[in-house]
Amino acid sequence: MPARFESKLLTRDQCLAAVLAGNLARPLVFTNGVFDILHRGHVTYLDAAAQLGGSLIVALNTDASVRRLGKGSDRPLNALSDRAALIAALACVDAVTSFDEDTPQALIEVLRPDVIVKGGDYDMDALPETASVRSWGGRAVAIPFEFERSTTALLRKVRGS
Ligand SMILES: Nc1ncnc2c1ncn2[C@@H]1O[C@H](COP(=O)(O)OP(=O)(O)OP(=O)(O)O)[C@@H](O)[C@H]1O
Ligand SMILES: O=P(O)(O)O[C@@H]1O[C@H]([C@H](O)CO)[C@@H](O)[C@H](O)[C@@H]1O
Repeated sequence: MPARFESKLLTRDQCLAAVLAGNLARPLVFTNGVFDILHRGHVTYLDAAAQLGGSLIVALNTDASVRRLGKGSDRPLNALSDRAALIAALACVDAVTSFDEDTPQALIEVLRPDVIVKGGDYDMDALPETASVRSWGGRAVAIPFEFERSTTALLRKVRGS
């Protein structure tokens, strides 16, 4: 029997269909990122994001897209399918999809969420996707860090560097 969270893993087209069919409760919250090694900062932030609306979509960078972000030649450590499974297993997440571009802007313009969210390390006013969401009356929210954690710091610890 497949894990129950597998049903949250959606292609871009399936995600759009779910939105258009009203299968994801409004207000629709959207966030994106790499989520290479999941940590407490991530899960706390995702739960807070979910509380901003009726359902939460998380869009993950494909592996090729991560490689272009310059986080390191060995990143991502976890392939998209593994990163997606971990995110989908979280109770606060309703749908997981992916994008292959450098930014989520095109996907956001297709899905037209009510709220876009990033962690407090981002200045939302500086992001191109913020202008998009505001153009249809949505809002962009940065959630302040409650726990100072990062995948990069974890990797440094593991590698003793
Ligand atoms: N400690 C944290 N608390 C809250 N949100 C966080 C934290 N770390 C990252 N985020 C948010 O989680 C999302 C995914 O971030 P990301 O995958 O870059 O995590 P990271 O741990 O900073 O990774 P890396 O060290 O590889 O850059 C982003 O929206 C980011 O703002
Ligand atoms: O996990 P990260 O590094 O926070 O994810 C990136 O976020 C960028 C952000 O949305 C600013 O536009 C995005 O452009 C990038 O593709 C990663 O998802």
